[in-house]
Amino acid sequence: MTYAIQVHDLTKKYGNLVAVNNISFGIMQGEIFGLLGPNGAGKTTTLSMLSTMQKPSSGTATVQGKDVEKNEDDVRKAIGIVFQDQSLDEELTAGENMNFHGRLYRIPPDERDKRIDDLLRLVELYDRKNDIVKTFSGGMRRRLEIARGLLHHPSVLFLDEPTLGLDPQTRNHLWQYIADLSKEKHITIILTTHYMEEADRLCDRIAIIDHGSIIALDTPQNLKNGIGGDIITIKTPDINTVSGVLSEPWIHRIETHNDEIRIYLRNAEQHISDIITTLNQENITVHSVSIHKPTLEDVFLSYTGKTIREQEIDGKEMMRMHMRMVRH
Ligand SMILES: Nc1ncnc2c1ncn2[C@@H]1O[C@H](COP(=O)(O)OP(=O)(O)OP(=O)(O)O)[C@@H](O)[C@H]1O
Repeated sequence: MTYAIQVHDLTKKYGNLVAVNNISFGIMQGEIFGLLGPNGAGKTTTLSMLSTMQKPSSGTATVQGKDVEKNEDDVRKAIGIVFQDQSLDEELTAGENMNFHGRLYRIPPDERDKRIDDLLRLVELYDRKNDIVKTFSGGMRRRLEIARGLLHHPSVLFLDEPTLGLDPQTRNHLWQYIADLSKEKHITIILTTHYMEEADRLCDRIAIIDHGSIIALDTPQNLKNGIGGDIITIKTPDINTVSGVLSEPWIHRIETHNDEIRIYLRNAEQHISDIITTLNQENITVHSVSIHKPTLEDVFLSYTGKTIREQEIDGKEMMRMHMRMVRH
């Protein structure tokens, strides 16, 4: 297996703000690799450095063996980019948007026309080739951007929040395209997302990123296995007493989060009645109990003590405070 991307101690600072903090990882050829984290975690900044759009403050990165600072042109030829900001020309047709991009990359006209038709078929937009983009839905635009990003036959595709703002059905549809693409074209895909389900469904491996640092990196399954089994969540007013009375060896660990107790254990279904019995014997009031298999949200919570949503709200509050300080 060879690496498509290698990153060593990569850091990006904006003034005093460390947006990306000393991250290192490798992505294998053909992998779908996800950077998962809340808004403001540093995902877009990482992609921007890997795609040569921003210079790292320190550290190194290579794409297909080419250094992102020393061999910018080679890196740019090797990659396709679909970033968050929509960059299609609304007044042009789908075909014209593709054609314009093909000319930028100096793809000869015959070859260009063939590739455009093939890619529009791939993303099921061939019958809309001559329609102007203004008439397209959000999902169609995103598919067109992906097709355009593939026109110069990149070996690595960068997708920044590919399904942001799309409805769940369109999002699901797009996941299928991305998965098929990776299989059919054998390209390496690096995507950012803050949708847990997206990362789980699509990615071979995931780096969970928070406050600019990678806090966990593995396959979705290993990440979920690593947190200690199933999760029993109990709502109780006696939150501080519960961990003292539950000491059975099959309990992996107990955490509290907001007004809930979270018990991590294997085979939760077998043990839930024992737990309830113990709590009843100790006169602990139980308002509700639920069991679930671990998700990536649980992985994030277990590493950071917060859900992704809570982390985002905190980030926004910090930004508001920062703006207030700047204004005064
Ligand atoms: N050009 C810039 N100048 C100053 N600060 C920046 C700049 N770009 C990003 N940041 C800050 O760097 C941090 C990381 O931002 P980044 O956009 O990489 O996060 P993200 O995980 O991609 O989140 P989002 O999905 O919201 O873009 C944030 O605190 C952001 O405000």
